[in-house]
Amino acid sequence: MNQSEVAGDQRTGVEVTKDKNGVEQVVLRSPRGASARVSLHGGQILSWKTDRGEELLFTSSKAIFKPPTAVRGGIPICFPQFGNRGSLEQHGFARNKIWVIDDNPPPLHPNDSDGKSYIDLLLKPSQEDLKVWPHSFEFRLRVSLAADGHLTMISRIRNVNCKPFSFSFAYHTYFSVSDISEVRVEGLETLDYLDNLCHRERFTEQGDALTFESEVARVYLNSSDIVAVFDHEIKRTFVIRKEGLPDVVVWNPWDKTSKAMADFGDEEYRQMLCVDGAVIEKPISLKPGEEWTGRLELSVMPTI
Ligand SMILES: O=P(O)(O)OC[C@H]1O[C@@H](O)[C@H](O)[C@@H](O)[C@@H]1O
Repeated sequence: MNQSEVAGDQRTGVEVTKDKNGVEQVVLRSPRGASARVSLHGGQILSWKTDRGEELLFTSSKAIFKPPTAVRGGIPICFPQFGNRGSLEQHGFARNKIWVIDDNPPPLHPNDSDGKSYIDLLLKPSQEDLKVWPHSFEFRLRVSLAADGHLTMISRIRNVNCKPFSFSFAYHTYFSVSDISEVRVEGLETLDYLDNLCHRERFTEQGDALTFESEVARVYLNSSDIVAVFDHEIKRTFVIRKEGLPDVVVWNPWDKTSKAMADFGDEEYRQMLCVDGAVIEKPISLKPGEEWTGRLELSVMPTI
């Protein structure tokens, strides 16, 4: 099945396949050879590759791909809860659900489509979801890959209920890095953060860029809309541009916590760093009929 059959149009660079568990996956390809793979399990990006075929996202060698388990790696979507800040399962239920391809989404700006390979996914609550979170919503996710390999995710969450609700959200992005001790994050200096390792106590980051020598699980508050992850060893920089996502999660489990995770290799913490565009400290509230948009654009470039 190709995109023409899915959406009834002539878009190229979009292919729908099935994995060995029968879950549909959408492969996006740019004309220059970059690619991305999105699973309908969780609406999760599983892979993002450069035009030279280099994988830019980390996925654990022990990841479990069978729904409803969340996949350890890629970009899981945390919704309607981040972490355990609420009564729902960790990071909310969206990442464990099977999404559908949305053939007829409400239009986005032409810049979000022109010259890009893209797919629109949709999640609506099941009867089971409504029992644990009694709010009717429509969550539309556009994933697009530009000719230059930039990957963009646009989430639109609409309240289709007759009463307000609020939620938190994160694009839980597992970047692939050469060696965590060679990584530096810029754009979070001087910000306040909540430290998940200290009962969410509030601290202020000092002036320097972030480097890593132990476990980190922080939510930086009210960051600017650009954050950069420098990988010195291979001279590669990830640039994260975000809109509607004031907070930034930074997570690396380091050695001890890694050993406690069944779907994560003991030494794999060296090859990954999660840096998420998120809304956590001040959840989004939507009145009936209102919609929220959160946008994340990822690009990669050689470090100069
Ligand atoms: O193991 P999960 O549910 O995918 O979450 C991964 C991690 O996500 C981080 O953001 C949290 O701070 C950690 O506490 C958590 O372990």
